[in-house]
Amino acid sequence: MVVPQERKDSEQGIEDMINLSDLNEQSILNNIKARYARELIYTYTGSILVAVNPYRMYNIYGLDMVKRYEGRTLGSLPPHIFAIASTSYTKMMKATENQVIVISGESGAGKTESTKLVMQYLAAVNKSGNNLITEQIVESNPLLESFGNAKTIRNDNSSRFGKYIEVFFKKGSMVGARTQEYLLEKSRIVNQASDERNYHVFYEMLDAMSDAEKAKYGLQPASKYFYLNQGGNSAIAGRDDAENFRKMTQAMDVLNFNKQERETVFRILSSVLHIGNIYFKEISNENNDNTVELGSDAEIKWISHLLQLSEDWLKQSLTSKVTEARGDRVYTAYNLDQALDARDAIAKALYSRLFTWMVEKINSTTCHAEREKYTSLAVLDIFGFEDFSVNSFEQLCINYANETLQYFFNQHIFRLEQQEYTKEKIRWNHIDFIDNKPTIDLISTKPAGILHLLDDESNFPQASDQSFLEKCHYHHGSNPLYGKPRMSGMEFSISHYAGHIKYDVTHFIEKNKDTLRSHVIELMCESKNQMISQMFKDMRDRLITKTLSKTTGRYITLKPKTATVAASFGESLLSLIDTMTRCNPYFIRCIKPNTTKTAMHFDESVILQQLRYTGMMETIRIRKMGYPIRVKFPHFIERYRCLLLGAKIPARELPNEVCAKILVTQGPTQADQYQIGATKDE
Ligand SMILES: Nc1ncnc2c1ncn2[C@@H]1O[C@H](COP(=O)(O)OP(=O)(O)OP(=O)(O)O)[C@@H](O)[C@H]1O
Repeated sequence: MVVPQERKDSEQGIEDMINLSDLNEQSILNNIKARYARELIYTYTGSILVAVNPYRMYNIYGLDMVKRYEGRTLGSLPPHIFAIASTSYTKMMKATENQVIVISGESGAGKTESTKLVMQYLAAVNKSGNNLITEQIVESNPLLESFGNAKTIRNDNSSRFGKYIEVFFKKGSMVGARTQEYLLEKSRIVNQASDERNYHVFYEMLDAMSDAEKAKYGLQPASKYFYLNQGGNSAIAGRDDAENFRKMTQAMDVLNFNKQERETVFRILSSVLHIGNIYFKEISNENNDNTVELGSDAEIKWISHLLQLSEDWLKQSLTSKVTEARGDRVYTAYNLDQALDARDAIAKALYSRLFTWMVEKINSTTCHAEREKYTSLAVLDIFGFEDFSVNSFEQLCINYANETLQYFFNQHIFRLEQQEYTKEKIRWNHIDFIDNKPTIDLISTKPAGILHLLDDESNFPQASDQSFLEKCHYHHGSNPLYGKPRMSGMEFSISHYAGHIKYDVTHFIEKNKDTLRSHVIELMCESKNQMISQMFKDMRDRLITKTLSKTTGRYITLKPKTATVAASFGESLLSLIDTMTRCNPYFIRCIKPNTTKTAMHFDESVILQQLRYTGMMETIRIRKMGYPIRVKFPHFIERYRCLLLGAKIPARELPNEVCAKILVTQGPTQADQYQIGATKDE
């Protein structure tokens, strides 16, 4: 039975499952709030799990709970993250269909913890028990956390990258896993805001290493490093850096890092710190231009020793730009700002290459090509929608990803609706949902999309943020989803599904390029350390196109098109969506209850905004466009038989016929307001 425009009376109820017929913002909020007050942090809305961060550990994730939820379908037990994990695991086993659990929410909402809980569940129910591969998959987490997480004002253990972890199963046993990383925050390596930290691994290393080890790498306490001391006091209450270092190195052992690889990892980390302490003195040359010279040689010596690089070449890369003109090398001295940028660029490149290498290394241990043919259960842990006081290039990429995931989510919900209508034999041709495809196209890397314009512009030598902005205004000025600033500010705005966001385009071009000058790449490729030189050779190979010259028969190098952040992010996003489209999805929406990390404190306004950002209100909208209220025949008869005004119901009459009789009493004008389905008779 499907009837629109009706309301149930239980709006103040605190059922496990928010009945979709009651859907409006306030009723969802009331229900979540009432449940949270009873320490029930999980709630379903339809098949979506809403998880409100308790900021306090409850004893609800033990082996007893794993057993309780194992093999049980969604809704048969109280809402729990294990119920989602169990349902998708069971479905994968039964239908041999790949699954994906999409976990989203803003920083501090609980995505990382939820991901760990799903992995913990899978490791526990996995048929092969505690084998090596399970251990390796589980151990990859502390390693990635040390290198990819940091303290921010929002979260003491904030993941500064997105990840997609696919776990492969053969007849219910874990046989492998592969992690894909997205958009590691590189600016953090060289700059941290007040009360924030650089990546955990630096502090862990300095806290745990013995004096002798530190001496080997030329290391001092964290407070001595510019890349570590900008945020102030580096300790985090309740976090034991030295202990985490031990966990991390233990993970390295389990994941087969050999001695030399470990050594190189610490050499790179130490070098990054030395790079940050390089300083310059401003000098005037004969033309009265301000140039620089290195303030001290000590850091240079350490870096070239640790990275096994030419000292002279390193000095040159830090103080001057090298260009090739008709076969000659031309050196142009940097001014102070340029030199500092060059220094920071080297540090960012070293760390981010190391991070990528680390993920590849983990994958090479946990994933072998032949395993990928088995069914998989994946978890996507991705940054939620962001709207800060100043939104920059990073927010545009993140919000673009969220917009794309929202589209995926809508499609799925829409498909589920469609299945339900088909099952119930309901005509549904009037259901048409407004999708967010136009917003995706506006931002996208497709021709004339904002990221495409940015890419094009980034390849112009004279490109500026201003010229990029003008192109955006020119192409999209009349698009209702796009906004120009009233004054001639350096910004544009976009109407997202979650709200209207302004983006400040300052530094867009530079952030998008994010490449090293080619002679710095060459410098790193020349390192005597094989692992380091290989990291940068891979980078160089991706940047440079070589072609065979017809006249000389020799390979010539074409001027590379800048490999931009937008282009590679756009590509990986498309491939992610492509993979996910072939999976059956489940959604977990993590909600942060307040902005002060206070345990069990429910701030309504903070939560309401997240309900919008997580796209849940969209689900409601889609539902409301069709027949949102579904009542089972017996319930309907019981409640509305009074409309038959005492008329007898013959015993042989089927429940759907009785319902039809009741509905007819409302007259022909109501006839297009309801339909009678096929199966809602139990
Ligand atoms: N289910 C939970 N039970 C208890 N505490 C939790 C739970 N989920 C999250 N927390 C607490 O909240 C903190 C932040 O959670 P988490 O790191 O998972 O957020 P996040 O959404 O991954 O944030 P970011 O995007 O910054 O990485 C955790 O360190 C933990 O203290």
